Amino acid sequence: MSGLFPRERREVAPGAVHLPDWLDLSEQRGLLTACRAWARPPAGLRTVRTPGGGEMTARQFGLGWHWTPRGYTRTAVDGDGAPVKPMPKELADLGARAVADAFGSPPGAAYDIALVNYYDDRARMGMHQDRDEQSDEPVVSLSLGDRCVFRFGNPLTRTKPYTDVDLHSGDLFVFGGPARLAFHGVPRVHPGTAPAGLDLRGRLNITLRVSGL
Ligand SMILES: O=C(O)CCC(=O)C(=O)O
Ligand SMILES: [Fe+2]
Repeated sequence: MSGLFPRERREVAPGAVHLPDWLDLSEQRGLLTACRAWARPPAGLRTVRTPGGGEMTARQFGLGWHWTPRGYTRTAVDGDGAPVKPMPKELADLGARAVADAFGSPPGAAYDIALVNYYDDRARMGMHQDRDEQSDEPVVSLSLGDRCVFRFGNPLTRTKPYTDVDLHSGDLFVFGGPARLAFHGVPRVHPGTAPAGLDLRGRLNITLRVSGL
């Protein structure tokens, strides 16, 4: 599983930092168990329909706020209509700790959104910007389970230049400052590559954000 060399912290673009193995296995297991509970109804994991009539292949749920392609709401307007579950304090704290570790100083506001994406073997996420928040605090991204290719681009176009980063279970990726509105996506998940000690088929991604709402 481990390569010959440790994977090292890397600034992928100004304001975008990859911190490999940020969560140890027991933290990953704790988060996975919590995600399984949060993903249950009401306002649980659902398939997101896009305005063009398609469906996103990664399935999703929110905590704190519910996201749809039309913006944030407090209820699962495109799901069962139930109120979204509150933002757990442990995730708000994790967001603040991630920013402090990535940039050396804590964020200026509290993390109040968690969007959790579940990718099966065929799921992908196209290049997009995270721009429905009214705050420029960094986006914090945590990965659990299967490895993936995370494509991190630039704020101007959804095409090159971009950098493909291998995200493993436990990795942290934070993007803020000049990278806050960079296009990014997940072109590929590598099935069956989750750590043996984590009981997960597929990949979970947790992004923590400040709504400014
Ligand atoms: O799954 C990922 O690593 C990225 C998720 C993402 O970009 C998003 O939820 O906006
Ligand atoms: Fe995103």
